[in-house]
Amino acid sequence: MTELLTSAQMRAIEQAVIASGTVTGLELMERAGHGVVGAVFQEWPTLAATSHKAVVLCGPGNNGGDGFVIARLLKHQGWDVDVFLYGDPDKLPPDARTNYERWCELGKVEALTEDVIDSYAENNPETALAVDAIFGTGLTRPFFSLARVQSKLNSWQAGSFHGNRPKVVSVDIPSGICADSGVYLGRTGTSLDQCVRANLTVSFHRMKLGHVLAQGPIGAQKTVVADIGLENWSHPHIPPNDVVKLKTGHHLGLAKRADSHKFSHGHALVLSGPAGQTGAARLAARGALRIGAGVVTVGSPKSAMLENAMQLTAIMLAEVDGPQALRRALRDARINVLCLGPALGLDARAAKLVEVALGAGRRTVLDADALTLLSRDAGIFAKLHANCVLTPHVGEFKRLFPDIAAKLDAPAATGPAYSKVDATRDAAKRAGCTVLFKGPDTVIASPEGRASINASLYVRSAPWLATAGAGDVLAGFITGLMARGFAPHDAADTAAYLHTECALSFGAGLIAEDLPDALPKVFKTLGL
Ligand SMILES: NC(=O)C1=CN([C@@H]2O[C@H](COP(=O)(O)OP(=O)(O)OC[C@H]3O[C@@H](n4cnc5c(N)ncnc54)[C@H](O)[C@@H]3O)[C@@H](O)[C@H]2O)[C@@H](O)CC1
Ligand SMILES: Nc1ncnc2c1ncn2[C@@H]1O[C@H](COP(=O)(O)OP(=O)(O)O)[C@@H](O)[C@H]1O
Ligand SMILES: [K+]
Repeated sequence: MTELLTSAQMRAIEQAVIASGTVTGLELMERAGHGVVGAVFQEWPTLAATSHKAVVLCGPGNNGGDGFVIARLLKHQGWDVDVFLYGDPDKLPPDARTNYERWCELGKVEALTEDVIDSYAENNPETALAVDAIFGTGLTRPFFSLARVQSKLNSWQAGSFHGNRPKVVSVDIPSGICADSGVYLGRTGTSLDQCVRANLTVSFHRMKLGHVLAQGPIGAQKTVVADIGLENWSHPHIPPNDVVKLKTGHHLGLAKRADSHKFSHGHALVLSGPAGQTGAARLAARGALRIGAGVVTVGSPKSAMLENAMQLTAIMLAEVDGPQALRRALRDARINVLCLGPALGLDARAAKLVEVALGAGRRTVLDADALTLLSRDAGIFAKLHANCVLTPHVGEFKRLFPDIAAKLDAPAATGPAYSKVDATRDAAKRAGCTVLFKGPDTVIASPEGRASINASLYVRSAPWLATAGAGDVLAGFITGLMARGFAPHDAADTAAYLHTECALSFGAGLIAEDLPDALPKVFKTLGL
């Protein structure tokens, strides 16, 4: 796990460290500038080998201040550097102003206006590096006056000016992206093309939420984090649940004890749909078994018993034709987890099964059709309890929480914009259980506010997961981990992490059936 910070949290940490007298704001800015230059040279060693030409675009706050440091450091290395500033130098905050003045001893500063890039790109085809230091974590509203600068910078990078393609590095976050939500703060109806699209983004101390949510990763392309010496920070003023965690492969707690037996790892019951709709439940069941549940049973309607029997071996099969049969099955106290939804159906029988399952109070994963049933019946929704996990994709989320989804979809006029983390937290609070909101930026939240993200982004980009049945397997992974004793939130975020790892391990050509069977290799790489 690593932390993802909001702008306010980052500011609070910075201010606490400055107030402690350990370091000054000016020193932090200097380290930030060094961090960016170091990251650029590491990314493009040819730029480190000899001096080149750079243009640095500075904004009116401390992000611009970082830009002046970068300009100075490059100049000291023999680079030819041009600097533009958006705004009035007299209004720069103190540290940025100091670095502006330091730069002024080395070179001039021109005004950054809408049309600068056109003429600059025409006249300076040898430019190797463009530094976007216009706005960072302080962006609070859409900026219209520079919209053309951003889109022109993107065209330049794409080779529209005589084929010259400077590398674009964004300082902290691409200008235009809200650091708390990843939402592009643009004019209503404007496209993401107008946010700066960097080749490399260099953030400081920790990634911000905006680097992994919404459009943030599209603008950032690749994000690295520069250490600016805040490592031993303490933040007693930030409640732990307020800090969003990014799931990583460390300490997943997946090892099994040598002295355990199959029932030490739980018994999961996955309910199947009727004949002709049974594959999804089997995918979930296989996921649950592979991830380590001791016993997995598919509960099948009478009509589908033969169909299921023909395709199940290690997974057991029991007839669960309706609510009465489910009540009977649940007399077996060893069944510690239920999974309902994958192709369950939307009829009265399915609705009754969901109701009975929730009434049992056991750990329960609700996916697919079960989510649609919950959205149709407030009475069933009210039966959700803290041992449940809901796993909606965006369409299911809209059906379940239409007002929250509308708030998330509304064009953002001010920052910090309402984020997918805010939306998932609100949904979890309303449902009274853990919610896993799917996507490349999968957010997991629980009613008390705890939130984590599994990012299938950057080097973990896994677009082959967008395949039918992948969600059923994820539901099975969560089910299996809960059978093993993982608490709902831990099961959901660990499952989401492993789901992406399986997709990455298998690679292109992935279909849902491949996901459970990729687990052994993933476990091996995790040292199990
Ligand atoms: N917090 C930290 O620990 C550190 C921050 N540093 C840098 O400081 C940055 C944050 O600095 P600031 O808080 O000054 O914020 P920014 O530099 O991101 O921008 C804030 C300025 O832009 C103005 N502004 C915001 N939206 C605007 C709009 N739509 N149109 C016109 N003006 C707009 C604000 O009024 C303010 O003057 C970080 O992104 C990072 O680059 C670094 O120097 C290192 C340490
Ligand atoms: N572009 C993408 N990159 C990474 N993961 C994705 C992408 N698209 C979908 N996924 C993941 O794939 C799974 C698809 O689930 P879902 O939409 O429920 O599919 P199904 O219902 O067909 O099983 C989810 O875990 C989701 O987060
Ligand atoms: K920036």
